[in-house]
Formats: sequence, C-alpha cells, structure tokens
Amino acid sequence: MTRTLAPDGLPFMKMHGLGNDFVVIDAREGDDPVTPALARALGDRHRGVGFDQLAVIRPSDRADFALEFWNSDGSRAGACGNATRCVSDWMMGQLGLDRLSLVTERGVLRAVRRGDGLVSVNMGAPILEAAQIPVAADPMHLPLEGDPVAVGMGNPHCIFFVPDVEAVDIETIGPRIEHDPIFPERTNVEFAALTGPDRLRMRVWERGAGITLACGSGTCATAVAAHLKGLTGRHVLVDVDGGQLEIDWREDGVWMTGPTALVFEARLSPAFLAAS
Ligand SMILES: N[C@@H](CCC[C@H](N)C(=O)O)C(=O)O
Repeated sequence: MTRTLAPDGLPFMKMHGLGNDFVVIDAREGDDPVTPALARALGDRHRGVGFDQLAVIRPSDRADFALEFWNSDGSRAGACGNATRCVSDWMMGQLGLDRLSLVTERGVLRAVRRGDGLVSVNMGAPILEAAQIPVAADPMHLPLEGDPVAVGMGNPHCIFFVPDVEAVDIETIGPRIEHDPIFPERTNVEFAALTGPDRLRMRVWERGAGITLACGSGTCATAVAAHLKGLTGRHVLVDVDGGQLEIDWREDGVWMTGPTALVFEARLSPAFLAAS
C-alpha cells in the first residue's frame, strides 16, 4: 500500500449510528492511506480521533461505491451494519439519491432512505451453518445458562439469550468468548433477552472493539437467532445501549433500519499520518 501524505492532511468524517461511532475516509480518489497501524493510531481515543470502526470508501464498478471496515484494534471486519447505514446516508446526499447499492466483502448490498428519514440496509442472508455451536455454555465455563447460537452476517456472532441482560458482566465474559478457540476468527458476542412481543434487549461485546453502544450486524444476528429459537417473528425491535434498531428478516435478506449522524468533518495532520 502506498501512503498519501498530502501537505494539507487527509480529510475524514466522524459519524455514528446509535453511538456506534466511526471515522470514515473517502479513498475513491488518490492513494490508499490505510494500514493496520494507522487504524490503531486513529482509533486511540486519547492520542487519535477514536472510533469503534474505521470505514474506507472505495470506487466500485459493480455498485455506487465499495466499503471496507477496520476495528479499533487494527483488525479487518467483513461487515459493519451501522457504518454501512451512515455512509450510505451521506452518499445518498452527495449523489442526490434516496436509494443506492454498495459492495462489501458480503457482495452487493442495497440501502434506502425511508420517508421517516431513517436509513435501511439489506445486510444479506444470514449464514446459519454454525447455528448450533458444538460446544455448550457449560463446557465454556461461563456463568450463563443456555446454549449460544452462532449466526454469520458477513462477520461472526455468538448470541446468548439470558434472563437479565443488565446483570451480565460483559467486560469479563465478552473477551473470553471472543477469544475462545472454537472461534478461529474470534467472534462478536451478543447477550439478549425477550422484553415483549417481537421486542428484544441486546448488549454487545464486539470483536476488535470491546463494548459498543450498538452493533448493527449483531442486532441482525440476534433477531435471526431469536426467530430460530421460536422467541419472535421475523420483524422485531431491538433496544441496544444507544437506542433502537428495527430488524426485518425478509425473503431477500435481513433489513436493518435506524438513525444516522454526521458529527464533524476534519483533516488528519500530516504529522499524525507520518507518525502512524
Ligand atoms: N459495529 C458493527 C460491527 C463491526 C465489526 C465487528 N466488530 C467485527 O469484527 O466483525 C456493526 O454495526 O455491524
């Protein structure tokens, strides 16, 4: 990869979806500036900008644009639902559209701005091959009852249904499950409970980022798991720490809808780029 060290720095945007926050770099023109080291430096909330994920916009000949995701620990992620909604919303504004297509590691996805201003993205079909994890919660020596469900949304998720989500010590249990050897690529970990008809409460430990206020792909995976367990229908509301997402598992994929926010636009200094 070559590095862009423009004399006036590198433009970026800060966005969030329900407090799941992102730095977004538009790399459709110019050299590729992103390396694992730059992602880690930028993700540092004290010495960088701080984010849960870094999203890089690239050109595509298959869709309106392509998106690539990095976690704050410098690892890559195959999917990020909230960043997909945020960047799609911004891109629809730039292109004067109210719907568009984009390419991620999952393939071509579609995004739409609804009449109420919320943005929906089709995250594609869930991957259910590993839906019953071969190891139950007990042998993992976890203080949790019930076996987890594994759902892929272009990235791995392991969902535990628990009686009281607020009582789970996510900071302790989350990293143990993320790094358990049964997940060779590590995993995102969700803790969920049914709180009403077709309504779920979910908290998350994200692979490569830790506790976040929302995880779009995790919310999709949790809704799929809840339906597979017979707890809900295919259309659910999910309350996460940062707000609420609407999930609709349709014939053509799992649609996720929620708010987006552009917080500010700025430039990374050449000195920061040179040091990272
Ligand atoms: N916050 C995201 C998920 C980000 C990627 C995840 N941490 C991974 O490593 O798979 C979302 O909104 O989906």
